[in-house]
Amino acid sequence: MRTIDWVDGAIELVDQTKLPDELVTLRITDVDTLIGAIRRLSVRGAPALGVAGALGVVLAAGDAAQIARLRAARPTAVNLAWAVDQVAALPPGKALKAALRIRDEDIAACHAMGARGADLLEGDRLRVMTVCNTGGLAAVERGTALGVVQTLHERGRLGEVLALETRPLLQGARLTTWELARMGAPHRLVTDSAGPYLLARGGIDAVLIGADRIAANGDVANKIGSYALALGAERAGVPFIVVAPESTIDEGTPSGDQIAIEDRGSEEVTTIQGVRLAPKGTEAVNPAFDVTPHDLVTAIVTERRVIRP
Ligand SMILES: CSC[C@@H](O)[C@@H](O)C(=O)COP(=O)(O)O
Repeated sequence: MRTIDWVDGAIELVDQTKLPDELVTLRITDVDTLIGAIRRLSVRGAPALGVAGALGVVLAAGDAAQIARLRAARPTAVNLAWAVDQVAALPPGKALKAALRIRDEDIAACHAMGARGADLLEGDRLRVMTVCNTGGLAAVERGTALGVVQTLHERGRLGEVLALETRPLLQGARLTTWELARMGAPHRLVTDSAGPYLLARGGIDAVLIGADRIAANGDVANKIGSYALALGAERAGVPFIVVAPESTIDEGTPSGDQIAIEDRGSEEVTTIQGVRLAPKGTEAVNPAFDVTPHDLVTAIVTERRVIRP
C-alpha cells in the first residue's frame, strides 16, 4: 500500500484522520485542498510531507503564491520545504518527473534505513520503544524507525514493540498499533508518561524514533515526548537511535535552538476526538515537537550512513 501517490493527474493519499477505523483514500486536485489535508494531518510524517509538497508543486503549475503557502503549511518537518524547493526550482514541465523521483527515492531510502538500522542493533528477541508514527503511513511505503522494526520482524529478531500513545493526536495509539498489527509484529501500547519509567525498569534494548528536522550539530526535532525518552534512555543506558532520510538533515540550521516548533493550539489538548476533557475556556500549551540535544543521541541512521553526533 502507498500512503501517498500520483494517480491519473491527482494526488491520492490515505486520510490518516480516519484510521484505525476506516481506510479512506482522498483524491486531491488543488493546492488549497492539499494544504488543508496537511494542516489537519490527513497526511503527516516528515517523509510523506516531503512527497506531498513535491506533488503539490505539480498541482500549483508555477503559481508562486500557492507554492509559498504550501511550503509554509507546517513549519517543523524540513522535508516539506526541502521538497517544495527542489521541485519549484524547475520549469513546470519538469516538475512531475522530479516529484516522482522524490517519491521513489523515499521508498528506496526507507528500505536502506531499515536494513542499516537492523544491522546496527545486536541480539535477538529485541524489545524496542518508539513514539508517534514512523511507519509507512509517515512515508510512502515503508517507514523510518518503524521500517527498522519491520526489518527486525522480517528477520525474526523482534521481541516486542512498546508504542507510546503520543498525545494529543494519538499517532501511536491510532496509527502505529494499526501498522504493527498489519505486520503481525508483537506490540503493546504505553501511555507517554510511562516511557521513561519503563526504560528505567529495564529489559528494553533500544529507543527508535524518527525525526522532523536534524540540525547541523545533530540536535533532533521530533514528536513531543522524544526528549523525555532520550533523558530516560540516557539514565537507563539504553541506545537512543534516530532513523531519518538525508533530506531531514538541515545543514542550514546550526542547532536545535533555531528550529521552529509548531504549536497546534489549545483545542487538540482540551478535547480528544471532539470530546471535551477540560473546563470550557481552558488554555493549553501544545508544542507538537521537541528538540533532543545531540549529546543524548546514540546514532542517527540514514539511507547512506550512521552518524554518531
Ligand atoms: C518518519 S516520520 C518522523 C516524524 O515525522 C514523526 O516522528 C513525527 O513526529 C510526525 O509528526 P506529525 O505531527 O504526526 O506529522
